[in-house]
Amino acid sequence: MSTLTAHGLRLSFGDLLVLDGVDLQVSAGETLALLGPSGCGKSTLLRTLAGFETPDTGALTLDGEEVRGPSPSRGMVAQAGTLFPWLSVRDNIAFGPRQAGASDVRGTVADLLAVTGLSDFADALPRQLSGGMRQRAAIAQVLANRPPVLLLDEPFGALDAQTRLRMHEWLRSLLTERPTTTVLVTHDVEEALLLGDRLGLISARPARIVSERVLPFGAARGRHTLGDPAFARLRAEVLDAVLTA
Ligand SMILES: Nc1ncnc2c1ncn2[C@@H]1O[C@H](COP(=O)(O)OP(=O)(O)OP(=O)(O)O)[C@@H](O)[C@H]1O
Repeated sequence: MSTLTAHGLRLSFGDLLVLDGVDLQVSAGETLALLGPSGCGKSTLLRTLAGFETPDTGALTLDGEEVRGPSPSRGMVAQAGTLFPWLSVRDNIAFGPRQAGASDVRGTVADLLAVTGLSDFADALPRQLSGGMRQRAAIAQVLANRPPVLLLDEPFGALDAQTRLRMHEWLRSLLTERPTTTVLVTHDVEEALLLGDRLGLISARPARIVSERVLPFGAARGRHTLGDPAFARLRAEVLDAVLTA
């Protein structure tokens, strides 16, 4: 587990300013949910945290050490998942550790198949899985590298509402079992409130973090939290803030 800090990240694509001085800090084991309107620069911010984009100015540190460029220390799950279509679930999960030179990956793979509920589908190809299973496999593939930081870019955006809620509960219990410093970007208010320990609101492009708050719903949050009047109040308040951002 590590602390990830970004200071003054600014990034343009040509004349288009996308990140306008983003500051954030995610403590060890904490999940920071970043919520922002479509097109505000969420994916660009996450890709910058992953090292796939180089900011024009600003710095990124992991436990106080400056980091540049992509590295297994910051595992990213993209919107559409990142599974190799020609590899089985087992080989997709084993891919990273094998690349890193691990000789025996069976224990790691068996463990991740179990925690993601995919043991019976170890030999299936990604196209033989449901959407939710594919995203669980994509998360397992990244976790196999034991990244101190997990970066999630709307990982459940393509799923139907019920599956998404199941996946939220699954991810919460996974992160409780294996605390990992996590940044999740989403435009889904419910997802941000259920998954985040802390919530950051991103402005319309160019992206800045305009407010932050600690979320009060406790470690055991899940579908029962949706009926909590405090949840409904905060959802309405946050939705209003996003719509007027
Ligand atoms: N590689 C690129 N080259 C040029 N422009 C880009 C590039 N990547 C993103 N952009 C632009 O940057 C802006 C922010 O895009 P980004 O994908 O980060 O937004 P987003 O908040 O993740 O959007 P959504 O919620 O719709 O996925 C958009 O205007 C997009 O066109």
